[in-house]
Amino acid sequence: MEFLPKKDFPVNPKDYKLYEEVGQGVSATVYRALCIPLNQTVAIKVLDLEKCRNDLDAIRREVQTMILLDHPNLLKAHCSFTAGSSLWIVTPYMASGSCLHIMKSAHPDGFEQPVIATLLYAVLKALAYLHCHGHIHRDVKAGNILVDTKGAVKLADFGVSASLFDTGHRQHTRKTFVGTPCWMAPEVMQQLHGYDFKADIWSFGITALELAHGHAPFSKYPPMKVLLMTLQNAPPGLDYERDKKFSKSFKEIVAACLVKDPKKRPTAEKLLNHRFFKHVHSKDLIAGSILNGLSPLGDRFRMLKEKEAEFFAQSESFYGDKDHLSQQEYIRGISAWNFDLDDLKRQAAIIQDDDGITIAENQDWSCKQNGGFGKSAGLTERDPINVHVDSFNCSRSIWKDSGLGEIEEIADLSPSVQGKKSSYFGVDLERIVPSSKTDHSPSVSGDEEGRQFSIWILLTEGFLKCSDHLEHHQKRDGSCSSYETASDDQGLQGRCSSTIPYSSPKDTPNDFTISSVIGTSASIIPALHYILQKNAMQKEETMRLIEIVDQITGNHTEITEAVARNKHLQMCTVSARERVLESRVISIRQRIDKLVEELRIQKTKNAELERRLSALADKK
Ligand SMILES: Nc1ncnc2c1ncn2[C@@H]1O[C@H](COP(=O)(O)OP(=O)(O)OP(=O)(O)O)[C@@H](O)[C@H]1O
Repeated sequence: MEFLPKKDFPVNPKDYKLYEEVGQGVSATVYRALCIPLNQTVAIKVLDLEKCRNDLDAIRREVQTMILLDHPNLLKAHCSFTAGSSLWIVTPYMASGSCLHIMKSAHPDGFEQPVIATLLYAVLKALAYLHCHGHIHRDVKAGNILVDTKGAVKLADFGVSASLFDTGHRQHTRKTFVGTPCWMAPEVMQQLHGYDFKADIWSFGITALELAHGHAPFSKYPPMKVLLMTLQNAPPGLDYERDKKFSKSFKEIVAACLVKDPKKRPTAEKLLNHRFFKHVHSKDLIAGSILNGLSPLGDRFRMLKEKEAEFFAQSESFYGDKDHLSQQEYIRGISAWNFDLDDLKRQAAIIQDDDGITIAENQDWSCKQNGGFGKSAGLTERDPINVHVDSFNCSRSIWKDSGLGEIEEIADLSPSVQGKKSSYFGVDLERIVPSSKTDHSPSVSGDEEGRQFSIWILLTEGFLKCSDHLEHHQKRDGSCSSYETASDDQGLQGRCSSTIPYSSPKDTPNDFTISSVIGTSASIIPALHYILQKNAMQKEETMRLIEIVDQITGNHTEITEAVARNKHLQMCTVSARERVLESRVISIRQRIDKLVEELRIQKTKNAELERRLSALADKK
């Protein structure tokens, strides 16, 4: 895993001398170091590959990206190489550390606006560059904005942690997803349709608030609460009263970024032209203000670590053993906090809805604002998304039948592919028009472990609920075919058929495949006949079984009464049929009798005629 450096940075650990620790992530520790042959101070991020053992290729790709991307506001990697079971990534040393560390050490209530504007402008330029090269940072936050002693600003950690831990130990189950909750965009939490670079714009807005207040909104709440608040509440923002010291343009830009609908957030490129950045200062402002009087990074880091250790020791009894590690990571602002949905469900069960969300940041002020981005920024778009804790019960998709032919997807928490449309087992659900006029039960539901679902498919003249027993073509690989939907955008003309992975037999009452054709009603008549037939047979069988059980147990239950009633009905039906047949038999008999009589008369006539003929012959 070695990448040749542009300059002559050696790729041998022996050529570096590690000094003190200056930062820590979940799987990485960052050291100040000396590159001996070049006599240059560098930072070395040491990643424990055993902790992120799953996808070395992804790490390799990300490091390569880190080396190839080249922008003054992005922390570039000089080179990388393995040392034992660790990966070393050599980067420029940013001696003042991260904005988070600077705030924690000397600016607990955040920075002044000119400093914030200067920092944010640098971050935005880095984001515009990343986005234009097809990258999403996914972890924009003050902890990843690094500053050197001259006030130069660089965005760090782009992509590496996200991809490392997407496949690494922190995402070890399907019910886990990663990210830093306070900075995470709602669409990343929901994972309905995947997410794109606009997720970075949300995180950028949260980072702006973090730099303004010294902490991210909701940071004092546990992760579960942060998720719920982000999804349910109006987006956070700067408050008119509390944030008087900040300009209108600052409030505007934050509001523009923190719009729940990602499509309505401006691009990084567009944000660069916002009037908030009209008076951006040079890096000297940073050097001459926030960096003044700061002790060396290593010392600050050590002190912060000690403080944190003290705090965690005190809080251990409060959080308990199991939650302790996650809570530590969370409080330290480390990325990729592990969201275990089972834990979340448990937490959700005890969280009251009204437990004191008093944050002024939640207030919707945007409608009072004008100028800046105007309509295109969607400043009045503040409707909270009503996603409930129940959504977590289902790790993929939960659907609700809103009646009248509409199904709304509520939440999908599965790890999803970026940019993908909502789909279920490879079937594009958006192409199905599900509905039921008589049944308002959930029409489509899913569960990773045991998927039971039924799909209502719109047919030409009504709705057919396709359930089990329709053409079952289970394949050897456990998938079933075929599900046909009208498709005009899948690169195929006309119909397109997709394969649905077979559901877990332990949860499905019957083997089943959904096979339906959206087309003429004639094409479903055989299927309807089949269902009818099968239904009648099952009914008979069930009644027979109930009778047997009834005989064995001697019980006379309501069911058996119903069976008896049913039997009586059946007998009535039978005798009615018999009567019809009987009458037919009688009428046939009568007709036979009549014919027999006619035959007898004819025979008599015939005999008479024969007798006369023979008499005549005798006379001759
Ligand atoms: N080049 C550098 N110069 C100085 N300090 C650095 C440098 N790189 C990282 N750090 C410090 O180390 C900390 C952790 O580094 P980094 O964010 O790269 O690790 P990580 O494991 O990805 O962490 P996280 O989980 O928070 O994203 C940073 O917050 C920063 O304070």
